Amino acid sequence: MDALARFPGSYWRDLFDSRVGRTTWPFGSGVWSKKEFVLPEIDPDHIVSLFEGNSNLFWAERLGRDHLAGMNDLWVKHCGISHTGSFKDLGMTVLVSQVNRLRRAPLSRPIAGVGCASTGDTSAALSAYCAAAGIPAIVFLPANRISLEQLIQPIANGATVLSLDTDFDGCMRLIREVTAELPIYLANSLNSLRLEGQKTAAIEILQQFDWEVPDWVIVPGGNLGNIYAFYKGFEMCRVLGLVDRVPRLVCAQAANANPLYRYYKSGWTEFTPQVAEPTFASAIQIGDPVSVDRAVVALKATDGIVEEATEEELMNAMSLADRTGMFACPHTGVALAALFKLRDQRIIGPNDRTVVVSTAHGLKFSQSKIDYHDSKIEDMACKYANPPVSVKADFGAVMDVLKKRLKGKL
Ligand SMILES: Cc1ncc(COP(=O)(O)O)c(C=O)c1O
Ligand SMILES: N[C@@H](CCOP(=O)(O)O)C(=O)O
Repeated sequence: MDALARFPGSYWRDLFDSRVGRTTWPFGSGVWSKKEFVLPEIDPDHIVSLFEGNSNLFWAERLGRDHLAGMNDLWVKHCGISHTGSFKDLGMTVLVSQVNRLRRAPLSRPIAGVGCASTGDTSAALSAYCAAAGIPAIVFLPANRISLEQLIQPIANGATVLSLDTDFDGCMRLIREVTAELPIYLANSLNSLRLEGQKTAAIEILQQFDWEVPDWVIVPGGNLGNIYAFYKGFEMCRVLGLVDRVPRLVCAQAANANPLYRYYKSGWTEFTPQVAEPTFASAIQIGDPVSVDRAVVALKATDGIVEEATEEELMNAMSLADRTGMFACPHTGVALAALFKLRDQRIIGPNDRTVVVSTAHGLKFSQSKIDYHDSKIEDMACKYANPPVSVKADFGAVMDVLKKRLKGKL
């Protein structure tokens, strides 16, 4: 930070702005365009990048105006529209680049491979970046708890995939034991290299707003590295003079996997790990998050809030967002449901500039949407279900359906 502070904030803003949209290696990546803030000393030849980052900041105009009592400054940061379909690419490019550097001459460290425990997205990102670099990847997955789309990603990328009869927290315990014994480098967000990459999403948001600071940023939380990464990105920009304040952060959890929410509600007096229950937001079914202490730092420093969402709330929020042109994942649904609650309580005002972080691509979680639109979910009204209509291939039958649907509009 001392070395970076030798230059004024305006220098960094201009430098980062000058790199947007370029293909000059490695600055075309949203992460490596901030190389000096991320991993300054790495040689560009050692970087393993798939030109991650630079994700769309989407003005959710209709969702805000029509469904959130006239909110006029609501944005969704689409971190899931990325190479492997989640924000994990942002951190994985940094971690795998550093491993690549360590394995190559002159350092030539005997790292046999890189391993992680995963609820599906970390494993997909790790496998893709390792495959691009020719480094073995080993992933520990909780059997039958991740989506098919997520499962096929490391399989296709040639990783060693262990499907374990336990939950994510069990996989996490095992990978920590294994990496303590074998020369396998741990790729979960315990490793701060991951967070260095993930924090660039926060810097990118500031940049996309021409270095104006939003009032609120809402992030779905599981293992809790990402909420801290956002704080770190914003805080670094404040300390180095790129901006003059940081936004208030909201961490949103599924009610079925809410250890941070409970901790927050206890006034930060008692943290109790839990056995997380199944949730449609399966990538955040985590009961013993490794970065809980970091999350508390982030939330306390930003006057932050923790909210939770039931299964019905998160699925309805996701489906309503889809009705306004998105194709959100259930984790984004958790963040959106938190926004609905904070807006109802008037904690977030109609003119507050608010960013909801969308963490994965909806196509990774299509089964949850199929179940919802089939109204197949027990104890859920699925109020925005929109099932296809089966019609005989006959002009009259088709006309009857359309007239009924468009009644009063024809
Ligand atoms: C899609 C998705 N959203 C949100 C999260 C939560 O991020 P974190 O574990 O950093 O809290 C994860 C992973 O846990 C994820 O895969
Ligand atoms: N959602 C994550 C859980 C592990 O989180 P990490 O950030 O610590 O790797 C996943 O996709 O595996």
